[in-house]
Amino acid sequence: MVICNFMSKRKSKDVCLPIGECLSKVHTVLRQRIFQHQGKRFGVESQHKHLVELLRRTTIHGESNSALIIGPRGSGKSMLLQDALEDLLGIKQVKENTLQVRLNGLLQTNDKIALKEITRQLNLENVVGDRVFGSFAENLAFLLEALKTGDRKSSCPVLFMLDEFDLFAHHKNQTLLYNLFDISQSAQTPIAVIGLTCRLDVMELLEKRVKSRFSHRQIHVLNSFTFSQYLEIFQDQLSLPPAFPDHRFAEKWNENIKSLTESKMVKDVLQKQFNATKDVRSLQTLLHLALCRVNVSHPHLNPADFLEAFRIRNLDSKANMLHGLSILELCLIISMKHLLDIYEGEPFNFQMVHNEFQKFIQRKAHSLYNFEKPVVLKAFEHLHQLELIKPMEGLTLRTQKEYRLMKLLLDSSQIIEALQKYPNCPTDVKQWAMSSLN
Ligand SMILES: Nc1ncnc2c1ncn2[C@@H]1O[C@H](COP(=O)(O)OP(=O)(O)OP(=O)(O)O)[C@@H](O)[C@H]1O
Repeated sequence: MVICNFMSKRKSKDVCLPIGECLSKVHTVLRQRIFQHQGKRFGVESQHKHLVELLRRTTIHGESNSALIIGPRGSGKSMLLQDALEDLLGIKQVKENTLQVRLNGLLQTNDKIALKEITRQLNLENVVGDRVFGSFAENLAFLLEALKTGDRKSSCPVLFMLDEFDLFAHHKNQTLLYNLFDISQSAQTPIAVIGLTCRLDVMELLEKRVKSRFSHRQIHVLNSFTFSQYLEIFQDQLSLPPAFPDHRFAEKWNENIKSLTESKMVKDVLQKQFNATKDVRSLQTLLHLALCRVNVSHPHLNPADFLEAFRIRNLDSKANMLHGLSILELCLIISMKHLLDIYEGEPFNFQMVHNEFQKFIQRKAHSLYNFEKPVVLKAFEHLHQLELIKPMEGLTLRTQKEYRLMKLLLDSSQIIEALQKYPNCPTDVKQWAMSSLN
């Protein structure tokens, strides 16, 4: 028996899959991790403990509770809740007894829809039937009553999870929130109301009577990683698990990931990303872009993949748009750039841009760019449509088009960079753009 076990272990370790199959498994495993919260959690242990304890009190001891998980986008609020639930659902009593209701402020846009959804998720559509209720509270109380299996102690605990919690505060009279918090305060069915939000000022949104029924428990998640933790997350997200079928491939892959973590080029890219934003979701997007470059002819990630991923992620869409402009439009942009240099960033109008452009044409003494004024105005309006320029706020629309003050939404480095890449850009236009003027 022991020998048999040993043999089967060896066998599973020695599986050698064709490279194509291995890579398709790599993509599956890593994408699942990236998109379905299947990685390790970092830096939120105390919050995790707090939440598990809170939910345990409801699910095991029948105590009602309410709490808010607050943190910026992508900071792991959903992950925290999901992990805490998974921990608790490992307990048999909780798994068999607890009911979950998940609502999202983006989907349940008013309390009527929310109540319908609660009824659906609690499988109480048949119980409610065609019954007509006098008020929202009566309806919700009826739903919770229906869950009681006898005396109060044996009621099923219900976990209400409200994603985008702040949006529920915009519902008329905050009836849903009021009733949920009200039940969580009284000795009725044990419920836990957990709200997830990225608004730090969420408490300000609650009406007085709702606020007074909330427990004021707040769990904050902030992306307060150090760079070395960030590198750890990088390595963790990309490493293959021990259960990967082709053990030898997984070992090689993981060794490569480890060496990437130490590579200067990768570290530089990650440092730039870290400086811009520490949130794990942005890191995951970067990793996913790099991962997309892995294929049979390029089976292992290399530092250049991350460089390219970073470049794609940070593509300047405005500068990109410049490549598609006509020469006339490009000339207008250059005129604006010069005007900005002359008047130190002051706004300009079409007439000024046109004059600047005329000066260039006269200097060059050729008619190649000699367009009629209405044509130039059309080009100017097109730049406005593309949002490369923007009218100054607070000005009335009554001002004549040619004299309306505008702002340029590009800086000179973007213009110069775009000019370098502009296909077949005439040399005199380029020189004109570079000249620091007049
Ligand atoms: N501390 C962390 N450790 C490991 N992974 C994390 C951490 N924080 C976030 N993540 C990962 O980042 C991704 C986004 O997290 P999550 O969806 O939980 O964020 P969220 O705060 O709920 O975002 P939103 O406000 O948009 O709903 C998930 O894949 C999650 O696994």
